[in-house]
Amino acid sequence: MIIVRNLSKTYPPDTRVLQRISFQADEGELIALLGASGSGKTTFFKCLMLKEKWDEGQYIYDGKDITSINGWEKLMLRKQWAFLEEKPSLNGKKTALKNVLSALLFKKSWLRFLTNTVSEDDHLEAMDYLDKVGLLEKAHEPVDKLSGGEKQRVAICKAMIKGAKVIYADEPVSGLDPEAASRIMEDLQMIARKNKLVIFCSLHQVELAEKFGSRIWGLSEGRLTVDIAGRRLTQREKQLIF
Ligand SMILES: Nc1ncnc2c1ncn2[C@@H]1O[C@H](COP(=O)(O)OP(=O)(O)OP(=O)(O)O)[C@@H](O)[C@H]1O
Repeated sequence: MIIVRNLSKTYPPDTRVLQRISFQADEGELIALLGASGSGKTTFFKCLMLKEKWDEGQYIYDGKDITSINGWEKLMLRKQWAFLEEKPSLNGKKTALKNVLSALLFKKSWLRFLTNTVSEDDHLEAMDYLDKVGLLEKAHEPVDKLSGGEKQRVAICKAMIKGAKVIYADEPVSGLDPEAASRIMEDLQMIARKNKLVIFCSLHQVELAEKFGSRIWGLSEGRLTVDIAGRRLTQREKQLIF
């Protein structure tokens, strides 16, 4: 689904951040990206989301070469991609349900989004999505009152509603306790498999990558030094990353 060849990126004047990265990512995969702070994980995601320009490389998405597409084509493609941040941007005053509903209306029609016209079907659909991520009982809680993990699940719900085919999750579990972090990772793994999405997830915790990643990538000083199927990393592989 995604093929990248020799992607390199330099921040002016001469900070070489990504160096000749090549990979193929297929649907259903949860790719756990490990790397020390400053290794280039966020920049890598930004390049793949076409939010940062890169110096060289070829980018093929869904069989189409998108290396040099125009602004309009980029805009259309970005609709198929979602970005999960460490701290999801949600409306804290509104309930989980209302946050999810606004994403649903936005997807269906601009007019309904602006006029906030919610039908009974929309309501049921939004509740279904909340159920999928185990948040049915918190549907009527204001988001500000939800835990970090629950907020992250609302954000995942919105990405699913958007119909995202690719999700970039930049350290989605940092700051969460181990149980909440595992739950989010489990959700991401299940969503990738069930909905045939590609999910890229940057992490600092090796154990989470080993347990939940269908693949593990290691980024070190801008180079992809490890690319293996999800399993326990050897000592040598860890040294290649950290
Ligand atoms: N806009 C920018 N201009 C110049 N240099 C940048 C810019 N953004 C990032 N960098 C540099 O690029 C390198 C990689 O940064 P990046 O944020 O991609 O790393 P990271 O692996 O995501 O780090 P962390 O785990 O700490 O979030 C760092 O040396 C950083 O200082």
